Amino acid sequence: MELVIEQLTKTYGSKQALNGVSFKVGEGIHGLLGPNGAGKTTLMRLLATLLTPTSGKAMIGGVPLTDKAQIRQLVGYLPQEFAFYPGMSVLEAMDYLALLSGVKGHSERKRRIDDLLEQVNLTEQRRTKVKALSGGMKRRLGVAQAMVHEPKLLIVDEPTAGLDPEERIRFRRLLSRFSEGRIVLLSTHVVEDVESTCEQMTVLHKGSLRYHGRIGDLTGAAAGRVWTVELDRAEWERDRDRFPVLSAVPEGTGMRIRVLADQQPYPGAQQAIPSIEDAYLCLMRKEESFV
Ligand SMILES: Nc1ncnc2c1ncn2[C@@H]1O[C@H](COP(=O)(O)OP(=O)(O)OP(=O)(O)O)[C@@H](O)[C@H]1O
Repeated sequence: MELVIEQLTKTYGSKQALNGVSFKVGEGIHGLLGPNGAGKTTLMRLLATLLTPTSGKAMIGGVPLTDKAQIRQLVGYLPQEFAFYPGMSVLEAMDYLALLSGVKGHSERKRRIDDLLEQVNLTEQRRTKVKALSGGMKRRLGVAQAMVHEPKLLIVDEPTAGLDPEERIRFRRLLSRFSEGRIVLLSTHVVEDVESTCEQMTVLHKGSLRYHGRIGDLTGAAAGRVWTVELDRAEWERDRDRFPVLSAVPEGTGMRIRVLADQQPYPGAQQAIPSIEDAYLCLMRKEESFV
């Protein structure tokens, strides 16, 4: 199972939202990151056949995007804002959505829905009306509906938004289990989601591909550029804009800061092991390709 994207481009009028993006993804969970307006939603909507590319192509398991009927069987999509049928119960909504996704046979639908509701921890709420669910429960129902036709490519947009920490962990486990033999494309602003579930990631910036590869290679490329140092408050106030600041935490009477710099920025500053977040910020500051 492979997702192959070749020179995919999408323009809205004169706005180029995606600009000749090419990459390949194999089975497993793959992170999709990028600042606001990077083109992530456009890419996901293209793959879900909700938009048509201006040029370029993509294939999912060898099936081209132009074969919409077959692609819809292969793809499950959880958009950021998902409008359910508020007056239906959880069971009714799932059954209806499973039917729309082409899951035939009442007993087969029942088996899959019971299993999924158990996995997303909504069995107790199966008779609850969708409008009475909490935000986190709606997200969980959203992912259950995206999985119900057992898609080969599952696209999830900010799936952990609004989930509490325990739900987040549960959710990541669910995605990991589901990704066996499939591709999960996980778009998120939560770097921790990527860190704990993905081996590889793609970063978009202003419609172009900024990074595609292993997370370890990205953090490796930031090695030697992340420094920590303790400054007193006056120094910190004076120097705030001197180096790109990754974090600043009050410590005693001073500030412990983490900055990006090619050379030691202050006497006594120590090199730190870059986190994904550091590496991502480092990448965003580079104008050209990073690694
Ligand atoms: N229907 C549209 N018409 C015109 N411009 C659009 C349309 N949809 C998106 N855009 C523009 O295309 C660019 C990419 O938008 P997109 O929603 O794909 O980004 P994103 O990475 O998903 O951002 P976010 O993280 O904020 O959701 C942005 O500049 C956006 O303003």
